[in-house]
Amino acid sequence: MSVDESNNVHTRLQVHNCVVQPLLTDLYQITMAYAYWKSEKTSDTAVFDLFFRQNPFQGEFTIFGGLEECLRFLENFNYSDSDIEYLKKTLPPTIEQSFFGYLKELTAKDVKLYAIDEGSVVFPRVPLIRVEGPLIVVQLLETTLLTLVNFSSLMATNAARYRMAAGDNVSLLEFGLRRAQGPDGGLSASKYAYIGGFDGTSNLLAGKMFNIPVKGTHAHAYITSFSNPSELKTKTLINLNNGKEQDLIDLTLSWRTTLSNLLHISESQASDGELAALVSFAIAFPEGFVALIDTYDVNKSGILNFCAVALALNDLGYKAIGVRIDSGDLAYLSNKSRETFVKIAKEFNIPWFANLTIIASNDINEETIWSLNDQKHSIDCFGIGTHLVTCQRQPALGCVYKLVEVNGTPRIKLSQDGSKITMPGKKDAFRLYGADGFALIDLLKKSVEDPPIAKTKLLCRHPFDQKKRAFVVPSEIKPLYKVYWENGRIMQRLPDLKEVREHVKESLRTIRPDIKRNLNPTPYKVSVSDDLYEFMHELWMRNTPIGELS
Ligand SMILES: Nc1ncnc2c1ncn2[C@@H]1O[C@H](COP(=O)(O)OP(=O)(O)OP(=O)(O)O)[C@@H](O)[C@H]1O
Ligand SMILES: O=P(O)(O)OC[C@H]1O[C@H](OP(=O)(O)OP(=O)(O)O)[C@H](O)[C@@H]1O
Ligand SMILES: O=C(O)c1cccnc1
Ligand SMILES: [Mg+2]
Repeated sequence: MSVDESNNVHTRLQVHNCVVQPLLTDLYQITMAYAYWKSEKTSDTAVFDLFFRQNPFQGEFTIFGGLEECLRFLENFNYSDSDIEYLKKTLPPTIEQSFFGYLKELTAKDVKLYAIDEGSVVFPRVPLIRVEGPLIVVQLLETTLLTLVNFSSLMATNAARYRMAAGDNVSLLEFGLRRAQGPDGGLSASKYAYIGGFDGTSNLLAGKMFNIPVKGTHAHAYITSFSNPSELKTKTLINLNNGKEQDLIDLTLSWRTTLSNLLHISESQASDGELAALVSFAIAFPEGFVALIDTYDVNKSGILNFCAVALALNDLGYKAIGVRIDSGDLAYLSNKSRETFVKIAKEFNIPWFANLTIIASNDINEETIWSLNDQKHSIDCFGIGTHLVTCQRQPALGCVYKLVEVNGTPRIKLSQDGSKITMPGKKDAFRLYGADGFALIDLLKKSVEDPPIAKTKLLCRHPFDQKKRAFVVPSEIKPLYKVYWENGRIMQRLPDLKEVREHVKESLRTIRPDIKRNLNPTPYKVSVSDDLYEFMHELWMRNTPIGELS
């Protein structure tokens, strides 16, 4: 199958977001386009770099997300008749009408886009995307490309950090839609949380659109809507051992009495409403029974009721899945629940009972997970919403889109803040690896330079600090850019979300643990070649006016 065919197969589930269209941009892009057009710059060409300057979440790494969406945007880049009508109404009446004819014909066919693979670990100042083409068109892409990359990368990075905190043996579910920054924020959060290492989402539309596993339990409302087992109209369940219908309430009540003695929990304190809710949920989902157990009191009610239902289900040949705890001290309550499960497993010789799943939720963030790990807990799965999807710890990644070349001439943007000075000209990026397989340093070179060669001594320089430089003999070198878009089409086979998720894991594996660590991580080095250093600083000097003292 060709690249085109594989990217267009209808079964691809990464559906294009219909809000992403050329007018999803800032007004100034169109006014600049008109001014460029008016000054007859339609044949000018330009190169822009899309990059960020600082890793989010006080970390030292970022995961690149959003590339496929950028490419889909380029595929569909074309102003519709109604867009043109709207612009005609909105822009000043002095605008010459033939500009709208020009705008109507624009597509991204003359644009060339280089990018790092989606899901790669990336670092500040290394452009994630390099866009070349007609100045007007590549300028018009700015805002949309930024909005597509910024949140996606932030979310994927956030999720990857939660995954690192939780370790590989705990499941992570994204529960954030209700708290997300609107519908698109919610959908993007589900998608990029999955890429970053979450195992599933509660968001059904994300499941449908992106083929992400959907998972869920039930809410407190379900539990509190019941008062008593006597109100249940459906009471029976088929016994898988003999095919007969059996009363699950009777069986559960009888188990509750037995367990009350074993666990020293008074039956009178346990909620009958909760019991009724759990029995009814078990009847509805006997093969997938998960119970929310903190509505009244985990220790005095929830655990007892859940275990009674789970044992009754077991009598009928069904294995319960587990519990969700959504308040209180999650370390203590999860350990208490596990102890109870182990005790029951031993007492009644039901080994799998010891391994029932314990899901914890309630305002969980990265710090909570680290703290729970320190305390020791028995949680198998975290359900995480608000902090994850709103990226509460840092709500934006500062990707920028900077002009670095016009008509083949490098451009530099100066700043009082040295680190904000742009790196001029067309550049290529390489990742250099040491003998241990870990990434050592990223290196930017002018595109006209020869690429670096493995096992050869290379001088890598800090882009702005003259004193900081090092010789590196890399064992392996990987060029970071591929041409992803040229001649109006996508040039690479695009991986599906699962493959991108795998790539995140792979890419993170090549980053040293001290760079990924949560507290005071070591910065990863991003360097420039000697040629690029000299070129940049010479241009910098040339463009900096000499002050006058009087
Ligand atoms: N063992 C623990 N260590 C650290 N943080 C925890 C632990 N257990 C729970 N938390 C966190 O502490 C916070 C407790 O939230 P809060 O004070 O609102 O209590 P709550 O249990 O939700 O109370 P409520 O019963 O009123 O809902 C949550 O953010 C939760 O993730
Ligand atoms: O806490 P988050 O990380 O955002 O995770 C999602 C939350 O959303 C749900 O409940 P919600 O608080 O909406 O209602 P509930 O009180 O019925 O649980 C769930 O029970 C979690 O607490
Ligand atoms: O399925 C759940 O338990 C769930 C879904 C969304 C939000 N909170 C919890
Ligand atoms: Mg809650």
